[in-house]
Amino acid sequence: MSVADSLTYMTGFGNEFETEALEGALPKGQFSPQRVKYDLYAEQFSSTAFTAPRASNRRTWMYRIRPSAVQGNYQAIDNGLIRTAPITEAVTPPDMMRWDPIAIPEQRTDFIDGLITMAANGSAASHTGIAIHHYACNADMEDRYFCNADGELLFVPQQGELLLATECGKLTVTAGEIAVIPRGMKFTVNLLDNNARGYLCENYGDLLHLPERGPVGANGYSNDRDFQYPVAAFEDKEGSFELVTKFNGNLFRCELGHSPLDVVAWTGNSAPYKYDLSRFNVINTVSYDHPDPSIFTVLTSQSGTPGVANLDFVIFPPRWMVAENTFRPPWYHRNLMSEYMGLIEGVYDAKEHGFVPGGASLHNCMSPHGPEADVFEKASTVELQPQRYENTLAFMFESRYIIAPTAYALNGKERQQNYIDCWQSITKKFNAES
Ligand SMILES: O=C(O)Cc1cc(O)ccc1O
Ligand SMILES: [Fe+2]
Repeated sequence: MSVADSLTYMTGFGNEFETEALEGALPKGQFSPQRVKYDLYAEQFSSTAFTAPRASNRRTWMYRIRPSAVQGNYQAIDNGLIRTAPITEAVTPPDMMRWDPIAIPEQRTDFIDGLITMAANGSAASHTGIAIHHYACNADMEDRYFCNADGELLFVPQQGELLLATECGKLTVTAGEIAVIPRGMKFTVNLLDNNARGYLCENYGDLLHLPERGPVGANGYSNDRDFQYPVAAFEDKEGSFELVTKFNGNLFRCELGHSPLDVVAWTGNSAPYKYDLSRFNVINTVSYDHPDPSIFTVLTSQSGTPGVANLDFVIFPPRWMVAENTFRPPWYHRNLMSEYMGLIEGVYDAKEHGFVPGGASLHNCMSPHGPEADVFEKASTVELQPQRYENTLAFMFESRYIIAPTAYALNGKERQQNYIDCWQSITKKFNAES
């Protein structure tokens, strides 16, 4: 039986869960009794302000072998290629940009060492915006744990299955699935395949939640019941461990004499979760025209302005395309919102060449983009039949704030300096007589 098959989950987005790895470890009828069964320590983990409205409030009570405060002092360590907003090391050009995938490293590289920040916006210190990292690694995190105080982490694997062991329990995530780990939650990443590559979006802003459905009604898009949460699982391990914490843009390490994944029971609604993107209930036109890609939003982090996201996580999944008398690929466009895209599998309908699995593109605020020349030719002349888009999965991190690439993204070897050429052979077809 695979590790993925051996794990059990609780379901329902943002539910108030209760889970205990030892019978009776969860206090009944109160959160903080004078003494907790098994002599556990009670600790509240707050992912929103204490006073956040009930509907958006998220917190979890953990019952653990030691409180989290039992740790060493921090020392700063090298940030490697991890960067945090605001990005000030390079000027952000308005150019359309595209990147090849980052190669799987040859030397031993764990998940933390394999992180490369491509872009960021807003400000981690003021809890706005996002960072977009790519990861490529070939080793488990051995005797070290990670904790990110700067934001929640959205994992979008492209290759290789990950085992995320967290304070709340274990979950696996592989290509075609996503996982989210709350801000400040400690975890390790182990590889269930020889290596792994993917995308990691760090959300400094409001927590990700499910978008409204409007007139679509009570079902559809991403359904609450398909989000999976781990059950409590704890390590009672003493030894010499390291906790790496990202705080306000810098990495720090401290010593731990025990595993911090020592939560025997927990109750609450702030916990890691996973979602299989093939569960997304695609809703699209059955008449004409190409709707806005907001129909494909899986998760959204709101900004203070209604309908204008700090981050929308949008997918372009396998689906039927039936639009009549319609230019079916994405239209040519310019957008207030900035668009960072990645590809998990197959070919994306606007770009048949150069946008490859593990790669990425960035079309910032108002930067023009759309189908490459060949795609336009085909899509504007083909005889339209109902057609199934198969074996394809692209996604977009869309944000109201300009997405600033890092110096690595701008100057690194993965940057495709000739990306603009994909539109250069578009010809004038205008004929005033036709
Ligand atoms: O630019 C892109 O490829 C993403 C995108 C897809 C789409 O179907 C409509 C608009 C849009 O920005
Ligand atoms: Fe776009």
